[in-house]
Amino acid sequence: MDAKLAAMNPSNAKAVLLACVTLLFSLHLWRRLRGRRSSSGPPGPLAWPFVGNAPQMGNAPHLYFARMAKKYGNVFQIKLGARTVVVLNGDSIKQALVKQGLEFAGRPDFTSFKYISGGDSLAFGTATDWWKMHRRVAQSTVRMFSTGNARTKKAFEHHVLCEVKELLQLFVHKTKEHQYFQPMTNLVVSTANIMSAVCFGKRYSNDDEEFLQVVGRNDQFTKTVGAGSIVDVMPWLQYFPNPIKTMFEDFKQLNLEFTAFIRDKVVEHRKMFQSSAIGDMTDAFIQAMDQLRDKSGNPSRKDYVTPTIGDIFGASQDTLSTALQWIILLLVKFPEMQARLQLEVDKVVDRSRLPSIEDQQDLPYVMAFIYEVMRFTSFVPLTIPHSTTVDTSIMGYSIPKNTVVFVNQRSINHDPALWVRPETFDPQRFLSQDGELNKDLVSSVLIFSQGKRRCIGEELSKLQLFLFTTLLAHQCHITVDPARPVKLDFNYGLTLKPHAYSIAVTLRDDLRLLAAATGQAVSEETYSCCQVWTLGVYIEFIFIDVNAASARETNALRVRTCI
Ligand code: HEM
Repeated sequence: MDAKLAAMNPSNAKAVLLACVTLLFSLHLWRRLRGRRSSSGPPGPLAWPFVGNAPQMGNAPHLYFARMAKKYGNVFQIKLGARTVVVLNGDSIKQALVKQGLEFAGRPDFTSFKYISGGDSLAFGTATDWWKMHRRVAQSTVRMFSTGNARTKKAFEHHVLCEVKELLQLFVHKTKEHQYFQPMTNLVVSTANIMSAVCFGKRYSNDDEEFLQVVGRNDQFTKTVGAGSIVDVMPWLQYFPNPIKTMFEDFKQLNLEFTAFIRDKVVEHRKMFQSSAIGDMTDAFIQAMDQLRDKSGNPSRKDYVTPTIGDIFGASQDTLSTALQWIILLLVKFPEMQARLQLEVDKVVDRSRLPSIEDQQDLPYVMAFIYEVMRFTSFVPLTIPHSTTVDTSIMGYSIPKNTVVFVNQRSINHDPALWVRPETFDPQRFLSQDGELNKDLVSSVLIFSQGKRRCIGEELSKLQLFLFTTLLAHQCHITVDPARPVKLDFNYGLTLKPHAYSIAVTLRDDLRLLAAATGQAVSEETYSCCQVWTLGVYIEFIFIDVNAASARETNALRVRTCI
């Protein structure tokens, strides 16, 4: 046989190889078609052996999904490696996430998810009774350190003011030095600093190496955990040298470093912890999680403070800084809209004071602009991947337990049945003829997801984006480098990141109002305003009865700080 093969001339060998490949492919097609006829699963495009539909997704899976939804309908399935993935679009999203919430609330057992917060992540872990409890504690803690009541809102506003002041000083300095500069990293540090003040009572300077190392690698993180990440569906790629393996090694390393950073903060907080003086979100979590542990009667139960704080710090700084990057990009792309924002803010606020939370209802154009940024860019195009927790069905299609489910938020935001000219950036679409914000229409924008896994930072995010945008419009003017006009291109991941762009920032007056509002004694490392903020903070926790099977809320634990 060997001798026969050796004797075969090269063109015959090629023909044999081609025949084998054709045979294998036909076999695969036949099995696929037979499988499809015998199941009542959703329709979908034909998949290649081994890789499935991965190569067809290209650099923008959400746009590929939009094309497939046109062809196969709002529920279709693809193959990624050996995994079957159901993709939900349009009206099937509400049906699955809200009406059949628990059935679609799981997370897949993806390789990458196991490395986030040492596998104990609230956001990337699947739906269990413990997840439900941690989620409730996290939700109420976030609320009570941001939008919970008038006092916490003011405290949060103060953090934003402090950070906008620092940022504008830096931007003006950079403009003087370089004329045009790239603001992306500064926006990440600035957003991370707001959350750092809330979570740890501490801020970092823009060139703090350790902080930059921790928060400056969002791109790597979101690329790996976004829907359609290759290593999750073809885990065998980890086992031999290739670019995906290298990227995954970096991902593991950045998660280790991130967790170590958060763990250090939690250890410091535990050393100083006093239940009578809850100073920041970490203190509050230590209190709440310890209560849960004591109630469970298992003193050696894992400490979930680090993963939960890590989730909140990580989820907020990546998403919010991406939102700000898009807001500034669109402000300079459409200077006439920036001028209209400034006009509205000047009219309502005037030049003698700073904009504040109370102005929100009188600034409909600002809100319309922010909602249009979220709708148009859909910068979280798909949610974190979901999975089914039981055998179920959706829109008449059967979906087995543990099926991976991608939720295409962008399909709602660009649905021509919902939006006039969805591909045009037009904040005016949210305003009535009398200039009022159309509340029904803004609630149609889908970027924080829905149902059991809905983002817990939605209210905080809207407040922060409102304050940031209004303060920028009131305090400065932003222009783009004419040599490099901005484009709307992006890098795909859990969040869509705009490509780098350069801007110049000039103050409209001076920083006197911001300096007065934040107090001149703001030091580099610690906010004096953080201390003012903790005075009299009143936190209301939902205290969960861990013994009750339904994890129902049984009591309210009230923590009053009395510094
Ligand atoms: C503009 C800003 C933000 C956007 C667009 C956003 C969007 C999202 C989305 C789409 C999800 C996934 C939901 C799903 O899988 O169905 C999510 C989950 C989550 N977000 Fe946000 N988010 C933002 C800001 C924040 C902030 C500020 C926080 C924290 C304070 C936060 C904390 C979380 C957490 C903990 C989860 C996991 C929830 C779970 O799995 O149960 N997010 N977010």
